[in-house]
Amino acid sequence: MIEAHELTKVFKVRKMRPGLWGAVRGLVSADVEEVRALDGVSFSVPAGERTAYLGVNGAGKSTTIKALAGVLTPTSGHCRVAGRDPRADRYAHSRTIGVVFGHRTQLWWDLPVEESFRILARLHDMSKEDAVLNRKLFDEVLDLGEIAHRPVRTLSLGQRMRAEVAAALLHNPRVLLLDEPTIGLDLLLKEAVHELVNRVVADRGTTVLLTSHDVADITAICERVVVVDSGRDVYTGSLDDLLRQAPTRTVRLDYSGDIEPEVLASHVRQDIGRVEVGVAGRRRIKVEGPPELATPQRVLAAVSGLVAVTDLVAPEPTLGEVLRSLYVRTAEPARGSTR
Ligand SMILES: Nc1ncnc2c1ncn2[C@@H]1O[C@H](COP(=O)(O)OP(=O)(O)OP(=O)(O)O)[C@@H](O)[C@H]1O
Repeated sequence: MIEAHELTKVFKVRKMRPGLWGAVRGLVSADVEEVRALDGVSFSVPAGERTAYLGVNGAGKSTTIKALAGVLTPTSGHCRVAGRDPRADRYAHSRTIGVVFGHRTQLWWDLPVEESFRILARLHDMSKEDAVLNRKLFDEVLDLGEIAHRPVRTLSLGQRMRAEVAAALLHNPRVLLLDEPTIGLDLLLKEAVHELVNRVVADRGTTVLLTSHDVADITAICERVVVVDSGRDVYTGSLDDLLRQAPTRTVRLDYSGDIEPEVLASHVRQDIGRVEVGVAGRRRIKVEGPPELATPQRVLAAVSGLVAVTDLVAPEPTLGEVLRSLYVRTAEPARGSTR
């Protein structure tokens, strides 16, 4: 449903020098630098799937979403949404997609929210019944009633984002492009957006591509993940597989007995090898290392006969931890090696 093939985007930015003289020189000299926002990114999202498009700040996420939305022309490569080049037939494309750009509004700044919805429904040739049905659903989940009559410019960020999400979903788009859709929302409203998107997606089989720095958005909505770094795709797979890729695991062990935790830690370190073992309490040690070594079984075997184990915990790595390590790895000099 969504395809990006070797997309590149190079922005040309005029270099500005400081001060008035610098500004004048900037006007006449052609001192231009190139910013490679996308550097051959490729990925696809099958119909009905919900994919998170992730990466550090400046990785190229918004640029990709803009290319898919048809508001930006790639320098090379191509993308297709529902089999269509986003730039080829803008009108048909706009009816296929719903877009939320968290950092900018898609609504009419001076018009009441209600009026924006009415215009959008007309632009998309919606039947009156469908428009009313959707408005009822959005009112119910996002509580739009209190803001419906207010001009967009008077809304708080959170209120505006509620209206933006509703506007993007109003015409039952087949593809939903969400760029930071919960920015500025409190916890309850974030959950409301998750609920709305999930309800709509389940009912209509909508394909979703989401960028967010909020782990809760990703885990609540998405099943697959594409990670980009410096404009290139460095990981594509299911969310579950990504979680299994955690480079380290932790096992925490509580025990009773006379042995001091420093002594036990040193013994476990020697026994297992290639793991970090630290003291985490009066009678508690923490073992951290590669998933095949830092296992409850290995730790139990290492302390067997020395102490009585009173508790043992091996927490699953969180998505935040896995992403952090992936971002750190891709930021290292051998960039793109996980591609
Ligand atoms: N219009 C533009 N002109 C020049 N450079 C741009 C433009 N838009 C984006 N860039 C640059 O392209 C790169 C990718 O930007 P993009 O906004 O796609 O990143 P992002 O992954 O969405 O980041 P963030 O998480 O901070 O929103 C950045 O280096 C950015 O400065």
